Amino acid sequence: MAQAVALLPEWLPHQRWLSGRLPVSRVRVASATLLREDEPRVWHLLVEVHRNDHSDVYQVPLAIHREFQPRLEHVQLGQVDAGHVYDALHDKIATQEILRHFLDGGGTIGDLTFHSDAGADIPIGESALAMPVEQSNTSLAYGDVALLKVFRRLQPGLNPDVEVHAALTQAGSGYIAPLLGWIDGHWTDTEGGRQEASLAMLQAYLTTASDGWALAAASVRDLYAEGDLHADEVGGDFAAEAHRLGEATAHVHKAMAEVLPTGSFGRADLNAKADLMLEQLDRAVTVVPELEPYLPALRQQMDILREVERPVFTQRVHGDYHLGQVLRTVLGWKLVDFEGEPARPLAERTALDSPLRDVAGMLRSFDYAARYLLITDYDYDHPAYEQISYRASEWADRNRDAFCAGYADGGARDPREDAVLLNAYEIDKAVYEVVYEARYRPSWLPIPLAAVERLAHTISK
Ligand SMILES: Nc1ncnc2c1ncn2[C@@H]1O[C@H](COP(=O)(O)OP(=O)(O)O)[C@@H](O)[C@H]1O
Ligand SMILES: O=P(O)(O)O[C@H]1O[C@H](CO)[C@@H](O[C@H]2O[C@H](CO)[C@@H](O)[C@H](O)[C@H]2O)[C@H](O)[C@H]1O
Repeated sequence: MAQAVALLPEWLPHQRWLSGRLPVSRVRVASATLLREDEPRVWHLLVEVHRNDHSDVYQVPLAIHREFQPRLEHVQLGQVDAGHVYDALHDKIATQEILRHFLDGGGTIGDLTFHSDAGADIPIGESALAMPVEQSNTSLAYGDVALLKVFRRLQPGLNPDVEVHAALTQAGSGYIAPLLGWIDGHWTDTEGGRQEASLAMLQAYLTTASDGWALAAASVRDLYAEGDLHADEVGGDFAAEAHRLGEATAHVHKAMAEVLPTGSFGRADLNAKADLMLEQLDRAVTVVPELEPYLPALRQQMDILREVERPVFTQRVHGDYHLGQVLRTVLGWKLVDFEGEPARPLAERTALDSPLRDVAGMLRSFDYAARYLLITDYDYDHPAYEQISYRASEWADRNRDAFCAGYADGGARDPREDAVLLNAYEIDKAVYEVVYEARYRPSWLPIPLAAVERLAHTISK
């Protein structure tokens, strides 16, 4: 096993889920559980990954096969005396083994504890396919029955995705994929202390689902193809879906407010919120200096928060709400991924906040959907650029409005009535996006940067 661990410093930086791009200086095994003794051997590892002056704990299950496995070549770490080492989450024997431990309500093996509802539909024997787009985690689809989301970077504590799914499943919400089970684990930190965290979440697989991003993108493609028609005139108009999505969002917010804690922001909290946003802005400028020219106007927008009059209602929120986090099924829209923004600390991700934070996230996403094709498919000097850019703004405005109207029809306050707060949350999200794009997708950076420029001057004092 030590030889397999020695392969990690070279392999880890190539994984999409490893946050940041710093080289790995050292890897320490914080927990090792032998999940399967037979061939192939499956080790479940929690490793402390050191880079520069900080370290994070990551979950890295490994499968060691005596023989080379051509179908796993793309997820091979290398070769050691015991055989060939692969990322176990792409190995069907290993993933079947993981699922087996959920049977009969779960149980403990080594440092891992499996939990499941006695009556849960666990598709034992079904092979798993890793979802094609790996983001911060690795999700495994077992047939079209269950989805196991394996959290890669661990922060001690209950993962909000598990917590919120458990609460909404118990409340019988029809707008999420019900929770079937979860895995907890523990490890030893550098000082010898015991740490615990959620390792994975098993939930119902939503069949017939298309994600909101793909659906919105298809609508925008239609619009671009018809450069002289308005967004409401093209066949693929998205406004009715945006409206339904607004309604679904309001229903989920109401359910969360019923079964999870709520509160309110008074004067002091709004000041603290403004301070936090300003701190994040200052940190963002050090990563993306292009933000510099907008700083004075942005700071002014954040400061307006201090003048918001009435107490602001707060509750648990989604925290990283965008079109890629909503799935359209034949039974309507479903919300996924209640983990919050992966780069933020757990305490911030579980803190009570205004539901407008999620509304702002989705409004930003309509802007992204409207514009990303302009970035990927057109040059600035393309003859149709100006015209299409104008149409893109119309599409974004139309769908942002439809979403807000749907949100109000879902029984919540119309977000447009809280323009000052909403604008501050949109700025905060756009600043987060600027950093996210600079790190992971630099060619998309112009989308949130243009939004920052617009939003900086939306509300005047
Ligand atoms: N219950 C589900 N059924 C079917 N597909 C799902 C389900 N949950 C998530 N997905 C799909 O998997 C993708 C990744 O899931 P998500 O929870 O957002 O993981 P990550 O945090 O790694 O982005 C989603 O965009 C969605 O397309
Ligand atoms: O889905 P994740 O939890 O990993 O969220 C992260 O990645 C998202 C990108 O996929 C990022 O979202 C940004 O890009 C989206 C289009 O790809 C767009 O719809 C969103 O509005 C935009 O914020 C998200 O911010 C990040 O946390």
